[in-house]
Amino acid sequence: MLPDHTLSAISIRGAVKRYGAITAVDGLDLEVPYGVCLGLLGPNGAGKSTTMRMLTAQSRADEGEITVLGNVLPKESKKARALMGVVPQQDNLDEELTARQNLEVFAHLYRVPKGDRVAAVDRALAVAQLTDRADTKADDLSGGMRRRLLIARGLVHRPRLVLLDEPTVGLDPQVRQELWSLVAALRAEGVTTLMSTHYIEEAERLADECALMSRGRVVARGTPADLIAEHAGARVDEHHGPPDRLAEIAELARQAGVATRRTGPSVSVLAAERQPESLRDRLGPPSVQRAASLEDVFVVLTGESVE
Ligand SMILES: Nc1ncnc2c1ncn2[C@@H]1O[C@H](COP(=O)(O)OP(=O)(O)OP(=O)(O)O)[C@@H](O)[C@H]1O
Repeated sequence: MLPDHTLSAISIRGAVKRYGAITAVDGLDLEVPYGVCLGLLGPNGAGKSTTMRMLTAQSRADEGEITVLGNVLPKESKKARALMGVVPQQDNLDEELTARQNLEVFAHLYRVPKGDRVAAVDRALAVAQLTDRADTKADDLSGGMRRRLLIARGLVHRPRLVLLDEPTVGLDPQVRQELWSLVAALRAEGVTTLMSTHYIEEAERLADECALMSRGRVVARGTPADLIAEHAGARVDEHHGPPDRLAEIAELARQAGVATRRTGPSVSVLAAERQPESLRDRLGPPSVQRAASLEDVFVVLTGESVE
């Protein structure tokens, strides 16, 4: 059956991308409905950037079907690219140009009508809170300002769909907060957003829904609350103890079919409210009880630790 273009801004069916012996994307299915901010969450190497590159047609899928804003890739990639805003992971601003000039170049590339360009650039500067730095060369802007300018550049033509590839990777907490407000504003405007990230908190705060990616495919999808309820339950019991005891706890839980994860010097029993009475008795009282989190889901489903 063909994807329903009227419902999804992005539709990926059975996408595969190989690099020699490495299969970076391995049968990926992903639908992004209009108006949704979807967080594509996954550990390093899960295939998030490759997915982004396929969507921008910088990379061509070996198999599968990809449709962006009703345009079938790769055939209609030019049309698709003109309609979406792309914010790359790598800062590729033109350092010799001012903030305003960087935006003007893209307003031109994105074919914003000549008479509308000044207003479009002013608006993008305002969104990125860079109006008073409009005439500063990109080279002289701080790291946070450059990031905001990169985002503004992807928004200059008011796209209906924005792709953000790891928007805050490597940034300090304050700058990250500033960018989060920018993404939250996009979401409030109803712009469809696909944001890849390996920061759990970023996905949890900004995304309406998260797709958890591991080894080239989506292993779970839902709102953060639903993902937590389904895969980590309501409560987590943390048991502290010497290494031997921790190994024993993990093994007892495994035998009882209960998921656990290592949390530093402790073992966490997920969905602790659902553990059988017999296991509870054998484990004894936990050192700490806490609410389950998206981080628990991430670790359990991807087998990776988090930063
Ligand atoms: N151009 C390439 N040539 C060879 N292998 C590649 C290429 N691009 C990606 N890969 C491999 O494909 C896999 C997925 O990489 P990808 O960059 O898509 O993951 P990611 O989820 O974006 O991770 P990160 O957060 O580290 O960017 C990795 O094993 C990576 O080494």
